[in-house]
Amino acid sequence: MSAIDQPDVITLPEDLRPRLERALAVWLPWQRWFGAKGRPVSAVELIQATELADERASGGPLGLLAVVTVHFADGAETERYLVPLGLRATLPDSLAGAVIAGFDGCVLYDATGDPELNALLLLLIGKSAQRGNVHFVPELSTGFAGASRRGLVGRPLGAEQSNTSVRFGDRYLLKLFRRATEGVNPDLAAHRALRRARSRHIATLLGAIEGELAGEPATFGMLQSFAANATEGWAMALASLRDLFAAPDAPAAAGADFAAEARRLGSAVAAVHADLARELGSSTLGVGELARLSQDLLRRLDFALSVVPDLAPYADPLRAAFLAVADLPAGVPVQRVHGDLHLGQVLRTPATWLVIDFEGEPAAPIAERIAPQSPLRDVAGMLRSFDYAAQHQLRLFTGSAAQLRRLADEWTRHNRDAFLAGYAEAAGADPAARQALLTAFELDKAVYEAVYETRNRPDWVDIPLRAVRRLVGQEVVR
Ligand SMILES: Nc1ncnc2c1ncn2[C@@H]1O[C@H](COP(=O)(O)OP(=O)(O)O)[C@@H](O)[C@H]1O
Ligand SMILES: O=P(O)(O)O[C@H]1O[C@H](CO)[C@@H](O[C@H]2O[C@H](CO)[C@@H](O)[C@H](O)[C@H]2O)[C@H](O)[C@H]1O
Repeated sequence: MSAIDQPDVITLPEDLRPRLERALAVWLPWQRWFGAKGRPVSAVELIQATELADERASGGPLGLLAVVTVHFADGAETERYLVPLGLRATLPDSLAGAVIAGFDGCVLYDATGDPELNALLLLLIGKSAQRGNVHFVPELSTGFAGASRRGLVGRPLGAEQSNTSVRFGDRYLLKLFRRATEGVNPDLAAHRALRRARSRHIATLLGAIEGELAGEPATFGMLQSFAANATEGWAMALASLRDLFAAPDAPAAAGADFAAEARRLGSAVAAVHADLARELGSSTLGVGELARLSQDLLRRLDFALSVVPDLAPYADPLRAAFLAVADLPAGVPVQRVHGDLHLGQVLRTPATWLVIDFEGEPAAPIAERIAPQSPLRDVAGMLRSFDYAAQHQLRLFTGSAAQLRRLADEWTRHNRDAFLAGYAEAAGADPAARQALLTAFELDKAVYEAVYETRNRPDWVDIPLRAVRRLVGQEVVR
């Protein structure tokens, strides 16, 4: 039985459903959060559509929290997405960009752009409401349930994202998880654990939208406090590099020294790791598990080689680095980690660094993302990100002189060292002491990035490829 026939779940007129599914099949592949870019969609099937009405409200748009299964022309595995939909008789001009299709007398549109439906989601969380099998759950003792939401307008963040985050003024951020997967979303699970640990390095968790998929719990949304006056680490790093390139002879005077921030960031990441380990446990890898980790890295490499032919010249040294992991001494500590840490996943508030988005690598299955891993994976992710920032900024300076290229590398080294020093200081152990593992994780990340860029931003693929060349010792010839 499809969920659309379940009690409490809206039953669409039979003739509307196939038209709605056809319209979504055309619209979905163009959305930034659609993960299967470039794979022709053969059909979209609506498997859940929960009506979002507030019993006291009348009139206004019809809101549906829909889950769809996407089928592909190549017969490959299907994917499921959460798609909040709105239906109105007429659409205000402000929603013109959200239109999905017109049906007799009504317009179907992407509800995440509709402040009225966004306000409804917030209201339902505040009321601990249940609609169909969807539960709107406020976090206890945060005061959110009783807080006034008057005058707050919810609009999606414009950023390029894997999910859709709706900002309500300077107060709240509601993240709607686009990939509908069975299991509690790792982002929500990590935020719950870090809230229990009273971490000062996360935005306060205020609530969640939890549903059900194939009889399993599923997370549709997560509500957090909005970090006002915060700047993304990525933007700060680029500003530092811009200043460095503008005054190459006096970088410190130009405000280009990011090292103090990088050091504080290292300490913040170490504190988050310590809290995650305390709340969710930790263990160590034995000989057999190290062999499995090595096999896993090799498997990911084989997959990447099939997607990125430009990795082929480095296949042998990459394999050697990943094989060497099997020979490391047993006792490598593992625990729940962030899983996709980079400068775009950290926010500098006036008071501290916050770590966001604990979802892990969007392409990996949930079980893999929450499996205990070495915290060095996160360290490696951030090290890669310093290199990314420098190389990206360098490319914005057309025809960059050798001096700038040297400065970019120095900036990277300097900030990587500062991050590692801050981490070591707070963790009481130096990540660089496990250099072979750290390098293997950096290589694995660069290989993942090569796939990610090939699929999403082909112009950027040179950045991870250059890193692979460097890390395997085949220096870049300039
Ligand atoms: N609590 C927050 N306060 C302010 N801005 C935030 C907060 N959480 C996320 N952001 C902003 O939203 C963007 C997307 O958030 P993120 O969790 O990374 O979503 P996605 O999973 O879609 O990548 C971030 O890059 C950041 O700029
Ligand atoms: O933030 P997401 O969970 O969507 O992460 C994915 O996209 C990232 C790109 O935004 C990608 O990160 C890569 O690019 C960053 C700069 O844009 C850079 O700082 C990172 O070091 C680099 O890995 C991430 O890998 C991907 O999972």
